[in-house]
Amino acid sequence: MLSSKDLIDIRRHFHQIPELALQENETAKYLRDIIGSFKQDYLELKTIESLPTATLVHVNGSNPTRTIGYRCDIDALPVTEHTGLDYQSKNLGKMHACGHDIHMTVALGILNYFSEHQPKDNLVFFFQPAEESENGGKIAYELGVFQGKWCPDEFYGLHDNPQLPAGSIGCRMGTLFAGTTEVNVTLKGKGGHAAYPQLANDMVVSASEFISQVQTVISRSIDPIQSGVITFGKLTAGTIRNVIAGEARIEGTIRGLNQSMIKKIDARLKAIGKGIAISFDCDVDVELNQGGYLPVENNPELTDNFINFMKNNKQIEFIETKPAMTGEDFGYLLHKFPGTMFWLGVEDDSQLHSDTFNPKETSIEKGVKAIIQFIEFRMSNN
Ligand SMILES: CC(=O)N[C@@H](CCC[C@H](N)C(=O)O)C(=O)O
Repeated sequence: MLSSKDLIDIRRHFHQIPELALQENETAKYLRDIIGSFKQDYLELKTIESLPTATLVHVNGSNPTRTIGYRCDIDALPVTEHTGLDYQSKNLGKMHACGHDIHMTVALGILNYFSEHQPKDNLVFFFQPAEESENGGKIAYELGVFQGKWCPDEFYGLHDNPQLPAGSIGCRMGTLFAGTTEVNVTLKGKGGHAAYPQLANDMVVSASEFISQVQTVISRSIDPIQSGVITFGKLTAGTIRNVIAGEARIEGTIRGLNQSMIKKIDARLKAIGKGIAISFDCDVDVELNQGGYLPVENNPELTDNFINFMKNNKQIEFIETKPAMTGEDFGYLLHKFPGTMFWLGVEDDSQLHSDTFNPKETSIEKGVKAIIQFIEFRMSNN
C-alpha cells in the first residue's frame, strides 16, 4: 500500500513534469508505470489509439452489481511557476497550477488500495487528458470509450479547492460548477503609420471598444439574482508603438450556472461584435465554442447519498459549498452518466491558476481515505 511519503513523492514528480492538454505523454507514461507497479490480479488497463494520453483501468469486483467510475484529469496550464519550491516545474512556462498533480495522486492512492483489496463492485478509473482546454472527456465519450465493461453506472470526480481546509470535502446538491463557452474574437481593419490614423483602421481601438461594451452584458442583460462571468484572459494586437495595428485577437471565457444563461451571454457577444463591425467599419468574427464544458450538475440521489456519507463520518470534515464559476468538462460526462463532483480542500492563499499556487500535501492522504471509505460504503448498499 502506498505510504504518505510515496504519495507525496508521486505528487512532486507529477508537479515537475506538467504538460498541456493532449500533450501529456510523460505524465501518461509515469501514471502507467506506477499502475504497472501495483498488484495486477484484479486490474486491466486500457489505452485509446486516437486519444493516446488517456488511461483507463478496470478493477474486477468480487461480486459486482454495478460499476463505479472515478475520473481524474491530468493536464496542466501554460503558466510560469513562481512558487520557489525545490520541486517546481521543470517545463518552463507550464505548471500544475490547477492541482491536477494532486488529483492524479489521490486517484492512484485509491486505485492502489483497491488493487490490494478487491472491491465488491467493479471500478473504472479514467485518467483524462485535456480538462483545461480541448475537452478530453467529451472526446473520450464520443470515441465510444465507455462501453461494455468500461461503462460506469455512476461517475465520481473531484477538484481541489484552496479555499477549503486541507483534506476537507466540499459538495452541494444541484449545480457545482458553471458551464463555460470559450470565446475567440478576431477583428480585422487596416494597419498603417501611427502619424496617419485617418488612413488606417485601428484594431486596438476597436478591440478596446468591444471589450468595454461587453462589460455591460453581465450588469445590464443578466438577471442580477442569477450570475455570470465574462473574462478576457488574452488580448493580442500590433507589433510596435508606431504602427497602427490592422488586426487584433481577444480570447476569453464565458461562464453561467445554467445553459440558458450561457446562451444569452453568447448571443449578446455576437450582437456586440456586429455593432463594432458597423461602427468601426471592420470585420469582427466572434467564435464561440462550448465543447464539453457543460454546467456540472450533480445527480440528486447519488449526491444526497454522497453528502450524507461525508457529513456523518466523524473522520471527515464536510463543508456544504456554493456553486462556483470554475468550469469542468466533467460536466459533459455528468450529462451522460449520473454522478457527483466534489471538492477536496487543499488550503492555500493563492488561488487556482495562479503562479504561486501551492496546495497542502496533507490533503492527499485525507482525500484518499475519505474516497476509499465512500466507495466501500457505496458498495455495501444497493
Ligand atoms: C477547474 C478549472 O479551473 N477549470 C477550467 C476549465 C476550463 C474551461 C474552458 N477551457 C474555458 O476556458 O472556458 C476553468 O477555467 O474554469
